[in-house]
Amino acid sequence: SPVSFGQLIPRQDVQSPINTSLPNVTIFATGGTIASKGNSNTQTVGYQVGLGVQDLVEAVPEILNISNINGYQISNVGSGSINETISLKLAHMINEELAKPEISGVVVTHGTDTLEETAFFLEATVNSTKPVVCVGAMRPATALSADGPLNLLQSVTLAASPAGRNRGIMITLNDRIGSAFYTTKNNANTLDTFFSTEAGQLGIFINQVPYFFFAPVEPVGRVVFNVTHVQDLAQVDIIYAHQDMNPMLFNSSVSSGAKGIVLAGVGAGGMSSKANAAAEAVYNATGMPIVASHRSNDGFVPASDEDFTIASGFYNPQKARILLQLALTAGYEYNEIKETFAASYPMP
Ligand SMILES: NC(=O)C[C@H](N)C(=O)O
Repeated sequence: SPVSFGQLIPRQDVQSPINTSLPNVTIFATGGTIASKGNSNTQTVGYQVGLGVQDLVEAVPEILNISNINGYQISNVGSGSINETISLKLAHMINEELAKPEISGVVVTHGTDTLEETAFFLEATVNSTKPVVCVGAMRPATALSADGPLNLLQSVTLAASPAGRNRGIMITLNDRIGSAFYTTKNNANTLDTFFSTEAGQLGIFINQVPYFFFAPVEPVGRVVFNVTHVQDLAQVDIIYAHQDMNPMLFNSSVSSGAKGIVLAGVGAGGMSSKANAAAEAVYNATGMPIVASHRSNDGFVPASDEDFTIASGFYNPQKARILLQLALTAGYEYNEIKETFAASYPMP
């Protein structure tokens, strides 16, 4: 049964007697489909979150042949309900955990809907060369051919593996190893929903062994913020562009406390001329950063000298929002924010 949130589940409780010849991996569980139960083995929508970290580990006893496991239950929610309190707690606890010499790596179990946001948040706040692997599932634990158990086994394998070092935060699902910087959920329902943008996958699991296509690499422009003493983040809203969009959304966002705005723009960061005029008026009145990203699944928004917006470059709206929150919280000035975004696409 789930323990209270943030509580350590000691090794003996997850039936993992310490085997000193094995590496040590810590699992931080947050909820999601990987921790969900349906009413029957054919139910793959409308199921409920309800399994704790202990249940997840007990479902895959083979994990304990690979690694000693400690577990922390951080939350137990669908990932649409993950918030900055949870992601800051994860960042704080993961930094502390990875600083312990005996820990090889960590796994975060998470719903897939917003997994890329938490993974990117960790990419920008965890300072360690050790592997951090974020994993989810598309079918609940009770379903026929549930994908969670093998995904979990692979994620622990990777977190325990020296091959997983110096690769930033990784996302594993459906045999693939992706970089948190570039991986995005692409389909609301299918097992192969996570794939990386043009930047490509990092590697693949073959017979549960992680194989990397590249030597350790860092995404260009990666910034790591120190959030040790941060308890809350600056409010940044995302405004979704579409035909006939409401230009007043920019003003509403400001009056509800936003310190920055990300536009999920049409094409490469666009919006209607009326919305553009309203956004520019907000920028002129407040000086707040408005970052133009794209509503298309993949793409790039180039910088323009004439524009009042900051180009998101390769960051999609949800990742641009996290980067902007962190930059604002760290007290970055407008130009530093602009440079932080531009650092991901250095001009030749
Ligand atoms: N596949 C999933 O994990 C979806 C689930 N709704 C979530 O918590 O994000």
